Amino acid sequence: MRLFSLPPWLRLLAGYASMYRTRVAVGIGCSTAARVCDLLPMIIAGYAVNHITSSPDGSTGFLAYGLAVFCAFGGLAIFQSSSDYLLAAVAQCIRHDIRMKLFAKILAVDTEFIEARSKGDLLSVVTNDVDVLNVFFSETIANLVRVVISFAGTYGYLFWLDARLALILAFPLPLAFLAMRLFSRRVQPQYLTSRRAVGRFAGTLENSLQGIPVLRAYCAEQAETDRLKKESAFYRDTAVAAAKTRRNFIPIIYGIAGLSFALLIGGGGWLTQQPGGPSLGAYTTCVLMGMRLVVPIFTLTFLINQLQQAKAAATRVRELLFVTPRLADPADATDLQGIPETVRFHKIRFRYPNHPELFSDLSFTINKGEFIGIAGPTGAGKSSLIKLLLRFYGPNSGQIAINGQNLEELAAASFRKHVGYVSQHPFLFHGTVLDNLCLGSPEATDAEIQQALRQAGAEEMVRALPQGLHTILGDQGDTLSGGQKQRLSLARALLRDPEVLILDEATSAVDPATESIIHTNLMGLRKNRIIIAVAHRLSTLTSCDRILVMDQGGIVQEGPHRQLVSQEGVYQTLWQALQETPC
Ligand SMILES: Nc1ncnc2c1ncn2[C@@H]1O[C@H](COP(=O)(O)OP(=O)(O)OP(=O)(O)O)[C@@H](O)[C@H]1O
Repeated sequence: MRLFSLPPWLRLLAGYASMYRTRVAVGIGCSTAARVCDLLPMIIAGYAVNHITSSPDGSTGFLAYGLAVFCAFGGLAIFQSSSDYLLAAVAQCIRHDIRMKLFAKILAVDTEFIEARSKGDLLSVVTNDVDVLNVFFSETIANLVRVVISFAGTYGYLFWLDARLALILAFPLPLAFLAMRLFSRRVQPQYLTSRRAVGRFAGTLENSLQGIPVLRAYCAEQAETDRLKKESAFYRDTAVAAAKTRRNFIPIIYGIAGLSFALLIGGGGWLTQQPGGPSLGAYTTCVLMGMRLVVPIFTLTFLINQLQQAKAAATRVRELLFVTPRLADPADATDLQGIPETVRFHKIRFRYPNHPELFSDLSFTINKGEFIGIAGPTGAGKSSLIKLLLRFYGPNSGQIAINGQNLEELAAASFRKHVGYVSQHPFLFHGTVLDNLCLGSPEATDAEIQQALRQAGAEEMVRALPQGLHTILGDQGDTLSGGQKQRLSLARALLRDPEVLILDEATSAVDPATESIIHTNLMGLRKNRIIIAVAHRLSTLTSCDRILVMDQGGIVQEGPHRQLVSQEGVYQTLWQALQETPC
């Protein structure tokens, strides 16, 4: 089979199956043998009937027919179980492979894609859609073999046995193929909509579960239930619509099967009685095989159903697998030379997709040994600047350079491995405190862990936890307070002993006394590294070497706190507002 002539979704699945080609081939071979064994008893029955009608009374040899039928069943048992096992095992392997590939892809795609797409929908592709593909490999392939062998075997044998009877049985078949074509065309968009609806429902559900405390606080349970109900109902309706299409199709197929069988019983019976007509044995075999065709015909409806569902699921899997990350490392990416010593933003223009321009001319330089504060009103772009530096997004023009090397031409990991980052919304994974701390530093020693905790003002806090470092944190660290989460995130960043430490509102939820201790610790760490701290609470930036003040798409002021606070401008306004804010 030429792979490139297959439709894209099937080409994707064939590609995965080809990695297990031996097992798939043996599985299909066993399934084929099982179907042959399944047909054999009917053929043997025909011979037995002919034996009865053509032999004198008291003829022997029937034991051989019985034995042959028994052996056929034995073969059926062995081949069927082997094929089921092999195809199920391959299906599990492929499910695993596709899941891992999808997860790797999700990790590689642009932040823009992840931020725009519902997490529940992504989850649905990796779980539900991949499960549908598992069914394709474990059941659909076996069903396909069942149908092909049953039809080809039955008609092949019957044509050889008596072409007239075979023709009678085959007469209505073109109608069945026409009906199947119509069914496929109608049901495919319904299945695709239905798969997308599952994704949307999963997205809404995930969002609702995360927001349960907010829903409770705002007594919005009913409103959220209604929202979820709408998504669930949409999914239900699309699935029911597909089931309706299938319901309309099944009677047509059974009708055609019934017509086929009726013609055989009536027409074939008449023909058998005519001089020169088929033998009674041939008629018996034909009737038995005709009856057995009902099962494959039913399987065929089932099969088309499964194929259409697999197509819809594979289409969604493909859509995700084939997303091209714009910010992926270029093919000729180079590694950062040495450790980061200078960070330079030069004439950066940047806008989020479909949003107005955020930075029209962002330029600054930071050198090793500096503790830089970033201040500015809400929405000025402080966190966006950090996202550009981490290459979560790319500038529309201008250049970000590390040690003079263009960030976009670097292998991202060669820079990121020098970075410790605490985001505005610190994220902790389900697992122990230790697991979370060692995320970027699996080799860290006990002494290093304790030191990082001390620097982040988290030593006492961790000691007070029920199992200390081995305490399990709930999803997203929900069993900790906001300030505790921030301190653990800071300790995680410090444990990497990074040359570039980026803190985005990293201590905003920590009490002022602890925050002051943390800052003193950080000031002591700035020698030989670059520290960038974004903060609204300007009091935390007063000891910074320099503060970059952002507004209106760029840096509007720059200097140490003392200088800025004495100058008229954005910083002074922010500082005065802070002084006037009642504690
Ligand atoms: N992923 C995104 N897609 C589109 N717009 C975004 C995205 N992230 C931020 N923005 C917009 O970019 C602007 C700057 O956001 P950013 O978070 O960088 O500001 P900030 O200065 O850090 O604000 P704050 O002080 O409130 O944290 C805002 O108008 C925000 O709505």
